[in-house]
Amino acid sequence: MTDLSMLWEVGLPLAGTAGGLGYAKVRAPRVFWSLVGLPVATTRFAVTYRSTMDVCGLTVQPSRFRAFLVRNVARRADVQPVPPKVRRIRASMTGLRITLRLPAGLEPADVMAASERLRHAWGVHSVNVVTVKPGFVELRMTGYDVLRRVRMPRRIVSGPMSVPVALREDGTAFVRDYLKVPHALTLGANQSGKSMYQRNLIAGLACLPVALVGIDCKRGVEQRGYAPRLSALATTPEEADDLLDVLVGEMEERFDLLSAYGAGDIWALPDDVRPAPVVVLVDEVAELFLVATKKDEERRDRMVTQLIRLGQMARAAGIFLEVCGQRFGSDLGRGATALRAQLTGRVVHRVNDKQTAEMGVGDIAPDAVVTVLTIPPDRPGIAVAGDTSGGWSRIRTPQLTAAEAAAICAAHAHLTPDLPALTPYRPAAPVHVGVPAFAPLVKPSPVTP
Ligand SMILES: Nc1ncnc2c1ncn2[C@@H]1O[C@H](COP(=O)(O)OP(=O)(O)OP(=O)(O)O)[C@@H](O)[C@H]1O
Repeated sequence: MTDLSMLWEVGLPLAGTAGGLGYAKVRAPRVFWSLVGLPVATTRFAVTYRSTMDVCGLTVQPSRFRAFLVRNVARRADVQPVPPKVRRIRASMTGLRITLRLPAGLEPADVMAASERLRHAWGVHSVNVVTVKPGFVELRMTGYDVLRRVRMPRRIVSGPMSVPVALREDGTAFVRDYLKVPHALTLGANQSGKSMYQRNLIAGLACLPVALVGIDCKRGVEQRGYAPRLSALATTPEEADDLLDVLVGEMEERFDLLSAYGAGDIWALPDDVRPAPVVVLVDEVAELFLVATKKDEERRDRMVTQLIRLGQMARAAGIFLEVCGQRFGSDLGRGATALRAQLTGRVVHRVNDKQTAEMGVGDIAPDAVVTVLTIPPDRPGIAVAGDTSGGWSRIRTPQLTAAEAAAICAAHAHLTPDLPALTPYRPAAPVHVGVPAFAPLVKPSPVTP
């Protein structure tokens, strides 16, 4: 009887705690990680560090001086191989970050190659290896799948032209920094999460003092909601053609200004004369390439030439391209690959075929092609982001509805810079704002060129 009541008194709370932890592991992985995962992983790391590095081939023979000290000062006969020195351990709500000083003979690529083995050895969800400075690498471990339910980190490095758009799988923010990577291409099949990515980007850009120019030849269905914050919007190939001419004209005027001040780019100009940076958002780029008649073909060639010119030169003038589409290859037409080469930032969501994955990341990070092809269809929003540095990572955007993005744009309408060249292309506000969803939609008034 006593045994039974003991079992009841001890067993019940234990079962409750185990059940609670099991629930937390699935429903609140951050809490589970902080309470259980972190102490376990830290202890495992501390206890097994040397042996793990040894079996993973991440140790080197000690220097002769060190071997001499071990034998003659420490009086030990066996001279052990040396692992990288642990310089810093930082815990976070998503994982652990460990800075290692590499001994002579090891390079970051050795640690990167062993990341999968380290992940299994320490029982964490992922291990990403990042070079922080010559001779130092950071092991970024995550305790759970942070891309399952995206929560952006609280502290994010900011800059005059940087927008945190998504979460990387190592728990850090993926920041779109236009000063580092001026032009970018976003690719993805239907329902892969391109619009969600664009929404997060526009919502971030809306809060910066930049001019936003939309080119959405699907009659503006994606971008008209952002009208209050757009300096210009083109919703047909004809309007896009005019608008691109205006943007190239604006770029040339800015070059005259730079030349007058002897400045290399607009950031080197005095504050009072610096023109506002412009981000050109092209939605569904294939629409610009479609041709039905000879006249369309001429217009297409002109538009592509203007886009290539912007891609080649507009960075210094503070004009940046953000192009989005389902595919972007030579099959679109003349100039497509030349334009793609200018768009060095790449974000590739799930695609339908290997060829599209290669179009997206094959030229900048060939080893990322396989990762693009393994993005599961039931995980929209997951993408591979890379740039010409060869570095890439899996990312996922936080969820943001079109209404929320539109509300952010409306709230920041006062930040829309006054660019006289673009004034004739300012879009009319969408008619459905503030109107119940069941109200019949009135055709919006056309953009006055
Ligand atoms: N990061 C994300 N997290 C969760 N759900 C997402 C994410 N991104 C997209 N989705 C969901 O996936 C679906 C498709 O997303 P989205 O409209 O952005 O795709 P798309 O590539 O623009 O599609 P289409 O080309 O057909 O317009 C939507 O229901 C959206 O809510």
